[in-house]
Amino acid sequence: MAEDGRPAPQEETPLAEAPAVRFESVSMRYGRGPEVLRDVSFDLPRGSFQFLTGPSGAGKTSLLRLIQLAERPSSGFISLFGRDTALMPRDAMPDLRKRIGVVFQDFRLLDHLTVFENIALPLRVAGQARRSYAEDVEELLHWVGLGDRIEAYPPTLSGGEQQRAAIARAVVSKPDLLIADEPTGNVDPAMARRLLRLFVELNKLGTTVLIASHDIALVRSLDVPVLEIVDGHVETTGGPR
Ligand SMILES: Nc1ncnc2c1ncn2[C@@H]1O[C@H](COP(=O)(O)OP(=O)(O)OP(=O)(O)O)[C@@H](O)[C@H]1O
Repeated sequence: MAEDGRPAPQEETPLAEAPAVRFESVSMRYGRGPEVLRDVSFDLPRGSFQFLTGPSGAGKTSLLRLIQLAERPSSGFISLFGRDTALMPRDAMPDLRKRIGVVFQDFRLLDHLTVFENIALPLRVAGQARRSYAEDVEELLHWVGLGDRIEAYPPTLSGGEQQRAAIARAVVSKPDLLIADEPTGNVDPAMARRLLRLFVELNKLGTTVLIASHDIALVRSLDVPVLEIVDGHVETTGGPR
């Protein structure tokens, strides 16, 4: 144990081998409210695929917001790719965020851009030329069933279509880490399985994946570890033995 109370092994883990995400005794509350998460510790090893479950209000979105650096823990330590987020300078955060693809529960598509432009945005921001990604973006849009909505604007899409566009945007740049908040909440079971296959394929390419879902059938369809939030604590179950 180091002087600041942090377990010593983290300091000894070389950056390249460090887990994509490490929570150490993390607690979190909103303002002066009750603790939503209490003494939560877990690792997402690089290249792993895990689900995050728990009933409505359990704290799934809150945990994902901590990983996105959108919230700070009230105590404990969070490291991303071996870097302690509390010690990280503010100007290092945008680069770190770029390594994380996020599927938000409320989609967050830009209404004034077409579906194609929304999905291509992370690539455009990364400085890629349109001709280098146009075909890939179209193929991805066909895969998520939006082949006929490429030039549509988000407000004209159904909830399920917006969700699929949000998923395409999160995976298009093959991020190091993908976190998805109820990514199949608005689609039918066949499309949910298809989207899950997309996440599995991305994971095979090396992306670490964490999917929050309370769809038990979906969670059980893969033999991967499940982080379950029970009463503010996180318990890990399942996965290959
Ligand atoms: N911005 C906020 N301010 C205050 N309390 C919040 C805020 N966001 C969430 N909470 C509270 O934190 C708790 C956990 O909410 P959270 O959204 O993380 O749960 P969840 O498991 O994602 O739920 P759901 O499955 O319904 O999306 C809830 O009691 C919720 O009311």
